[in-house]
Amino acid sequence: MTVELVELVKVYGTKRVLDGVTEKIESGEFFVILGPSGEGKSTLLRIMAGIEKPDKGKILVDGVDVTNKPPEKRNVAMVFQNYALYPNMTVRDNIAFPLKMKGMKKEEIQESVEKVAGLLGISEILDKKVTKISGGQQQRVAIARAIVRNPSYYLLDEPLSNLDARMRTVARGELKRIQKELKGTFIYVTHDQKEALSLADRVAVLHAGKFEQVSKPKDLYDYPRTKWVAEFIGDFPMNFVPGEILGEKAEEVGFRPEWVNVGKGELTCSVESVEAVGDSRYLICVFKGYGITILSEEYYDVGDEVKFEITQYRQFKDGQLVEE
Ligand SMILES: Nc1ncnc2c1ncn2[C@@H]1O[C@H](COP(=O)(O)OP(=O)(O)OP(=O)(O)O)[C@@H](O)[C@H]1O
Repeated sequence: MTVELVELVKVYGTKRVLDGVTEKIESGEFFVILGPSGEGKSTLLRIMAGIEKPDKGKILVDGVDVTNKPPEKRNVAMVFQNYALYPNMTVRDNIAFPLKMKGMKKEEIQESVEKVAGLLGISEILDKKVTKISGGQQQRVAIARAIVRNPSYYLLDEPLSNLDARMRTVARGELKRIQKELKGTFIYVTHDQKEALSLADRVAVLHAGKFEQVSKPKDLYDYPRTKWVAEFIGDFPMNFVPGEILGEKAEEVGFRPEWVNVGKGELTCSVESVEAVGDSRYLICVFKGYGITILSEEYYDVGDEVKFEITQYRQFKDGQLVEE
């Protein structure tokens, strides 16, 4: 189902947390909302769930206005950071719970539970107590419980943040597979850009109460629409220097650390510090008085002068990408 956000505004005290969020999320899309802590991601998700009301604006699900509907009338699945499973129940009873609440028949419940457990690879542990299974398994049970009702759309708020780094990578892959199998509309909140860029069909960057950019992951990285996004996305921020020092007309020129050839070209910078990653290293340098970071496969040390050339760049004016 499509989920359409129309000019959503939410104010807490004097803080305008959401200031006109508008976007149409397509049916079957994996849509990730990315932003630093405190930008209002969870607030937006709570509004989509119906737990919170917006001060202004609307939410349409398949064209129907659900803004004033409570969560139980929205047929929405929610998975949050802390799974809040019922500790005294088995995995089976946890997953069955929402169906029992709906008054579904026992046999039907059984069938749905088995099916969803198969999808999530937890059939073997259905009769275990949830306190006796691992964190990763608990997270799958929480997802199973959320999806068993066959909801119209799915809201996930950092559901993998309690897992360790390796488990998180595995769980991401599984989540993506499940989403594809269900053909579900997944709306997923995270502050982790790696997670966003690897899961999303489209990423929406929430900043200052608005979606500052909504794009495919690759476009977000290659064509950040504002300087803020360019600096927020990436292991290191995009480098910015005035166009004139490169002989360009542009007000500002932006280039990523890997958009350079190191060891050739006319430009030089001096190395201030070095950060090694795998078999490459980030050289944090000063270039004509500006701090830049460039990625090098060769070894350089602090104080070295490094030759480089820029292989691609973007032009910016007043903090905005200049479309070429
Ligand atoms: N019920 C509330 N009453 C008052 N202020 C609130 C309430 N809920 C959230 N806020 C404030 O709104 C802002 C956005 O909070 P929110 O939890 O939505 O951000 P977030 O982007 O999800 O952050 P995080 O990634 O840390 O969870 C914060 O400044 C927060 O303190």
